Amino acid sequence: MSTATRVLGIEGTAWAASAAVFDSGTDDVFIETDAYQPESGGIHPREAAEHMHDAIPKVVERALEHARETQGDERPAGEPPVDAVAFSRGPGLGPCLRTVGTAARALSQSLGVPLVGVNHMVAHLEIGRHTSGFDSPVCLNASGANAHLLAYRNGRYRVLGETMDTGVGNAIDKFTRHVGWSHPGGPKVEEAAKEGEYVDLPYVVKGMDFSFSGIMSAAKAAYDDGVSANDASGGSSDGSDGVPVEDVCYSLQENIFGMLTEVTERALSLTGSDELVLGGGVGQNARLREMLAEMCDQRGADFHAPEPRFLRDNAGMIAVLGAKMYDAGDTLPLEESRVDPDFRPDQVPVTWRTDEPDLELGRDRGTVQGAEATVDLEPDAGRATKRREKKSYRHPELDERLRTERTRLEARLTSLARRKGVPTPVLSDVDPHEARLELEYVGEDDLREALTPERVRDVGRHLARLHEAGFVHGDPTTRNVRVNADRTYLIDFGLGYHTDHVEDYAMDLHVFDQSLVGTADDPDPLRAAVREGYREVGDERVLERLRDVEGRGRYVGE
Ligand SMILES: C[C@@H](O)[C@H](NC(=O)OP(=O)(O)OC[C@H]1O[C@@H](n2cnc3c(N)ncnc32)[C@H](O)[C@@H]1O)C(=O)O
Ligand SMILES: Nc1ncnc2c1ncn2[C@@H]1O[C@H](COP(=O)(O)OP(=O)(O)OP(=O)(O)O)[C@@H](O)[C@H]1O
Ligand SMILES: [Fe+2]
Repeated sequence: MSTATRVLGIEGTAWAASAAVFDSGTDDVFIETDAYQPESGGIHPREAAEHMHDAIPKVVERALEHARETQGDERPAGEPPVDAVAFSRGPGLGPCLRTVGTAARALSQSLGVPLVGVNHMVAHLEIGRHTSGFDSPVCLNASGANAHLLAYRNGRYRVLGETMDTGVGNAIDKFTRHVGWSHPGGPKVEEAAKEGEYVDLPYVVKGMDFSFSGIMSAAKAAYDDGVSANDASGGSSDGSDGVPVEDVCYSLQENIFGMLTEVTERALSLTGSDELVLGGGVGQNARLREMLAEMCDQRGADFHAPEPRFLRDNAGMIAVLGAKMYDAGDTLPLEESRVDPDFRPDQVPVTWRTDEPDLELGRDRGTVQGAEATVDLEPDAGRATKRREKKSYRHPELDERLRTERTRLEARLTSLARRKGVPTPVLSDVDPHEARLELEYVGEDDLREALTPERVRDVGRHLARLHEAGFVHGDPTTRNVRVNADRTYLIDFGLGYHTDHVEDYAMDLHVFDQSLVGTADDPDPLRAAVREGYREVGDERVLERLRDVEGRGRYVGE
C-alpha cells in the first residue's frame, strides 16, 4: 500500500485559472493554467471572475485526467484519484475567490474527499521551502498584489515587513499602464530596462517596511516631463518630453529591487537566519534574483528561487501546501469554507510544521555583520567601529548616496538623541565619505537576546522622546537596542530623519512592533509594554494613529 498523498489544487485569486495535481510519493507536480488577459487596462475583477467561471472546469478536468492516467495500482479504479481538494481561500479578488470556492466545494462533494483551504501567500512561501529543502528560511514574497517578508516563529508566519501601499507588481503595472503598455507590465519593464541608464528616483525604506507610491509618482513625472533629480537628458525615444522610458524602467528596477533586497537583508540580520527563499510573480525578474543572490552570497546565506512556473500564480503551490495540510489533518468543514479576500498570512495556524528553529543568537564579539554595516566591536577598549561597506548589488550611484547620507544622519541623530535624554553611544569620530563611524561600545546584549517588558517600556519612552524632539529613529528593531542591567540604549540611527508628521511617528512604533512580533515567542505583553512606555512621555494621537496603521487593509487591490 502506498503512503503517498495526492492532492488536487485549484488557484484562481486574480488572473490564473489553474489546477494541479501533486503526488508526494514521486514529488511530481502537474500544472494546467489558463491565464486571463485583460483587453485593456489592468485586471477587472468581474471579467476575471467570468474567466474563472469558464476556465476552471477545463483546467480541473485536465488535471484529473492526468491524475487518473498516472494512478498506478495502489488506487483501485473507482476510488477517487486524489485524497483531497485544496483551493486558494484568499487573499485575492472577491468575485474570483467566490467562483473558485464554489467550484472547489462542488468537487470535494462529487469526489467524496475533504476540502483544504490554503492561504495563497503562505503557498507562495511554502513552495520555495519545499523545492529548496531549507528548514526555516526567511521568505520574500514579491507578487502582484503583495510585497512582504515572512519568518516562522512559534506556530505562525510572522510578517516582519511589508509594503505600506500597493504590492510591488501592481506598482510596476500602474506605471506601464501610464505609458500605454498592455498588462502585465513587469516583463516589459524588465525588457526595456536592458537599454536604460540610471536616473535619480526616490528610495523609501522604514526599517523592514517600504513604500512605492513616491517612487511611482516620480517615475510617471519623469516620463511625462523629464522631472528627475539629475535630469540632463533630452527627449524620450517615444515622443514625450520626458526622460527616456528605458531609463525610467532601468532606474525603477534598481530602486525598487534595491529596496526589497535591503529590507530582506535586514530581516536576515534580525532573525539570524541564513536561508532565503523568494516567492511571487515578480520573482521571475532576473535583476531582482541577481540582487538577492549577490546579497546572500556576500553574507554567507543560501538563496533559493523556485522555477518560474512555481513563482507566478499557479495551482501547483496550492496542491503542495494542500498535501502538507491534509497530512496534518488540517481539512476544512464545508460550512466553514468561506473565502477571505483579506486573508493575511499571519492569520494561518501553521499545523504542518512541528519543528521550531533554534536561532543561534549569541553575544556579539569581534566583527559583526549587520544588515548595512560591518561593525568591529572592542568591548574592552569601549569602542565600536562601524563601516557601511559598498553593496555591490546596488547601483553605484544609489549606493554612494545612501551610504554617505546615512552615515551623516547617524552621527547627527545619535548625538541629538542623547541631548534629548535618550541613552546612545558617544560618537568619537565620523567620516561620511568613507562611511565610517567610531562610537562608544554600549550595553551587554542586543535587546533581541534579553527581551523583558521593562526594557521594552524603556524603548517606548525613548521613542516618544525622539518624537517630541521632532525626529524618528527610522529602524527601531530589537537588534538596534542595546541593554545592560540598568540601561537601554538606542543605536543605529542611519534611517532617522526630522519630521513633524504623526504618521511618521506611528510608523516608527509600528516598525518596533513588527520586530517584537518577529523575535518574541509571545509578543503581546511586550507590545503592550511599548505602548505604556510611549504613553508616559509621548502624544496619545501617535498611539491612535498606530492603530490606524495596523488596521489598514494593505492587501490586494490597487
Ligand atoms: C493574491 C494574488 O492574486 C496575487 N497574485 C499575483 O499578483 O500574481 P503573481 O503571478 O504572483 O504576480 C503577477 C505580477 O508579477 C509581475 N511580473 C511578472 N513577470 C515579471 C517580471 N519579469 N518582472 C517584474 N514583474 C513581473 C506582473 O507584472 C504582475 O504584477 C498575489 O500573489 O499577490
Ligand atoms: N555602539 C555599539 N555598542 C555595542 N554594540 C554595538 C554598537 N554598535 C553596533 N553594535 C552591535 O553591532 C550590531 C550591528 O550594528 P548596527 O545595527 O549599527 O549595524 P547595521 O548594519 O545597521 O545593522 P542592522 O541594519 O542589522 O540593524 C548591533 O546589533 C550590535 O549588536
Ligand atoms: Fe500570487
